[in-house]
Amino acid sequence: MSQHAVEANFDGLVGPTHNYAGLSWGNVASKANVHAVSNPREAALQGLAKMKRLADRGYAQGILPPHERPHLPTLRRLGYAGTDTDILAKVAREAPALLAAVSSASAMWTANAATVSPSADTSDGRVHFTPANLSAKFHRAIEHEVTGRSLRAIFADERYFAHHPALPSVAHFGDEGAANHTRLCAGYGAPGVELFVYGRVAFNEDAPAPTRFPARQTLEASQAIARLHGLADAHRVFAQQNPAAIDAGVFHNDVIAVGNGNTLFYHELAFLDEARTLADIRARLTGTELHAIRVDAAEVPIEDAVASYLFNSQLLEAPGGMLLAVPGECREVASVSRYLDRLVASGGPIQAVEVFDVKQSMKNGGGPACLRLRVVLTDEERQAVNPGAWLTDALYAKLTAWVERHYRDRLSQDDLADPKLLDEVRTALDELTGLLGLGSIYDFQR
Ligand SMILES: NCCC[C@H](NC(=O)CCC(=O)O)C(=O)O
Repeated sequence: MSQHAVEANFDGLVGPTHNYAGLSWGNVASKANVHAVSNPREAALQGLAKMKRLADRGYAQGILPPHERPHLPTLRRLGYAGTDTDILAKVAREAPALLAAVSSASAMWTANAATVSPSADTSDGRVHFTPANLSAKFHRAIEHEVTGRSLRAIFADERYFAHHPALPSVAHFGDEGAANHTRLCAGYGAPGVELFVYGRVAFNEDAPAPTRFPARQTLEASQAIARLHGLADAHRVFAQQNPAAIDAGVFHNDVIAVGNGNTLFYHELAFLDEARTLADIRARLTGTELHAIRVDAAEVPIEDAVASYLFNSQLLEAPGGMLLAVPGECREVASVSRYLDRLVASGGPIQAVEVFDVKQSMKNGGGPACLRLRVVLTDEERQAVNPGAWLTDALYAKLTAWVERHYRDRLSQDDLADPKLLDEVRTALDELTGLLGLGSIYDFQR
């Protein structure tokens, strides 16, 4: 028996400290734009415009809030003491890299917020959430606690929603959430196959692994999530990401593959064992046939896939076929632009391509797909979601005005030490939790 369900997208609202600090070794864009001056206001408005366009098309669109940054509680835990102003001045002087890390607006990339398993797949029939520990990068490893609070505030009803704490925050259980997790199914309410893609095997030093850049996700982490979420073998597949792709800058699987419904769109270098990955999915997928759309390196070289973020698109179910929501950069890379024209003309499941401008986020290595967390919800579960988190026309208007009121239009690394910035952030976020009906989720509110 399958119930009617939809795929909702919960986008991260870009925070007021969005900046380019070059924090992510292995993420080409983050390193390329180190110390560029950012525009947090534009970043947030670009994100909101994407959400609005999709909401207007009838997609269920939700919001996850930004985090409090700079995060003074982390600095205090690391031994800095005194007033907030004293601490900011001292860290800026002694350890500017640490100040940048605790100031990142990286919680905006909600594909890394958590792994979510829909109720049709789990043993207890509830939707399961596990915030990602993001242990590979210090600036991201401090996200999961507040992410967990936000998720609990939005998906509060325990009859429908189950929340787990993040996995142990060590390299062995490095977990990057939904960016390495794809669900394939005949229909959203039907049982699906959850594809977990990992970069290395922590407890086997002989297993293949990248040599240049870090593999952020381990097999052991993916297996733990599948256990916690109560996914039987029929609902899960584990596949290793091609180490060569990671070494080419593909730090998450969602930089080289995207799937939805019965369609998997991926680059030939995505998986270490492509044939086995597809066979494992096909053996479990029921009620439909898998459409595997493979992009060859001869058509789109992996460097072009990374530069354009072709695969970091949102693949969305649309009337009469699927829609690929791509970042603007896809039209700036010739091989990719030509490929997209051929794709739409091919008569396959992807019928339309639409361009979204998320350049501020792209310069840190986050495309349309990074900016959203997918949550499949039955009609009943959807009713149980905290209504404040849905992007309505009224909320869109309030949030754009809120951004325009509180956000700066330029932020350099030096600005991060400005005590006024911290005040601005807290004032804005305090107002935001009211707008979204979230209660007190931030440390400064507790
Ligand atoms: N899913 C997209 C994540 C992008 C993110 N970038 C960053 O954190 C860069 C931040 C900076 O360099 O300022 C990351 O690499 O995890």
